[in-house]
Amino acid sequence: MEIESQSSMKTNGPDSPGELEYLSGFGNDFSSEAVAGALPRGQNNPIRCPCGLYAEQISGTSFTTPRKLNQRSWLYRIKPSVTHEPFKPRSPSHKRLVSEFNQSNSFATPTQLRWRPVEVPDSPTDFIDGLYTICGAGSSFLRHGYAIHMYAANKSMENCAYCNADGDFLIVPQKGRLWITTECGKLQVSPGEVVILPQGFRFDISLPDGPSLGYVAEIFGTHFQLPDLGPIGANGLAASRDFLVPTAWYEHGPRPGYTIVQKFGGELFTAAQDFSPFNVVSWHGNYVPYKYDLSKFCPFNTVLTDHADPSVNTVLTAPTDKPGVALLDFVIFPPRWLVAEHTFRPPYYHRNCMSEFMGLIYGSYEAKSEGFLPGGASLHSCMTPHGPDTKTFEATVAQGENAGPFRITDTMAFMFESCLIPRVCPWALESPYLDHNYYQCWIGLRSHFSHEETKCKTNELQDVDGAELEGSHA
Ligand SMILES: O=C(O)Cc1cc(O)ccc1O
Ligand SMILES: [Fe+2]
Repeated sequence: MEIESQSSMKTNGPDSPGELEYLSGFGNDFSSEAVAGALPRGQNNPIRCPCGLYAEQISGTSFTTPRKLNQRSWLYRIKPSVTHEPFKPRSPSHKRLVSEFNQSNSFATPTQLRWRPVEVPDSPTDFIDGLYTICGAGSSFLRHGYAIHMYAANKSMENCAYCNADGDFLIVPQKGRLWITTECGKLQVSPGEVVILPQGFRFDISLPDGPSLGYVAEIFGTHFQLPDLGPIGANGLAASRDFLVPTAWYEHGPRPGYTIVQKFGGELFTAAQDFSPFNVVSWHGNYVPYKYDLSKFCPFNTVLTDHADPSVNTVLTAPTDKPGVALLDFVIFPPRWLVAEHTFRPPYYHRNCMSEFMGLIYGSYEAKSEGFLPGGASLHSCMTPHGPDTKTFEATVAQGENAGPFRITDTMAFMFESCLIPRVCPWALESPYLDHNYYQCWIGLRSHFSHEETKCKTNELQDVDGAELEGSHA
């Protein structure tokens, strides 16, 4: 079977995924053509498009969404997406995907939860089958909520494309690269980078390194934005120009037995067609897939005292209608200098009205001396207390005032933080990777209280545990 790709007549873009070219910017009005002149000039849908292409719009916001939030793109393709057989429920179905969280499919729990990294599956599993929901809130049908998934895959998708009608995927690979073909072109995503595949775009994921593991946040009813910078000013955190968008790439020719797998309401449906959906020769618009390299992040933090709230490390935010209240913030804890004086530098002990799901891409995390491993995860829901484990607390206090400026290296943890309280899926709670002893990492925290304050030196921990006097001021 001959597949004609743009390589025979390209005007831009790569021949092989190793040399991908990208457009740069966040929220720009982009345009790209794989064949010179394939993009209609001056209008979106002429009677006859250049090269005999069909014009097709993909809307990521309602038609009447205010201009500054409106997202749509025009795709010029060899055949329109509608040319497929009817959708049918996929067989076998996928039982571990949830997009509407309620008592019938998930549990409420305030318990601190932590999972060890999962292993690569031993049977052939592509991204579609390897994706499973951990927790979430709200509903894809009601267009408000999110789901947090993880994936463990060991094989490339074959002769099929995935399309998520429910929401936008933010994929955080932890192990193994992802080579992603989308209707806008190709993206090559390595661990340490993240990729956003907005609602409705068809995509194919290949695994050039074999097995791949990672995390996925899915948001319903909104899209990611860059956070406001407030007093930080016009620069800092994630810069618009570091977001990379694919350039047009297409394939042309028969693809017998090709399947579109559509995630719709958390269920999978399939539709057969005899051609590739990656048949877009040119496109323009501001509704696009994109990737971002986390090492480009420009962190801001305290330069004198105290521990800043983690919002200072927000890469992307999916807003709710309430100012400053996120449906889902994507926050990272990257390598950086710690310089604060007479300050407990690791994360503080806290309870948060927001809920916090965390993952670790590589290295170790500053609040946990052990047990939170690359590929693992934790969940601290609304008002569930958490913070540094006993060893981290004791080591930090033992070091006392002697800690000079220190570069924290070899670490990339992240957090999905939401105002909606997640319900947890049964398979996540029954998972053999669930760490039932997680709570013990804090149990050893002893009382060091002394009411004779002048004797209480910060770097000399006094163990007054066991004293009947505890809590008594007599
Ligand atoms: O819980 C966590 O580890 C995430 C976190 C980090 C931090 O530096 C401050 C608050 C917070 O929730
Ligand atoms: Fe936290």
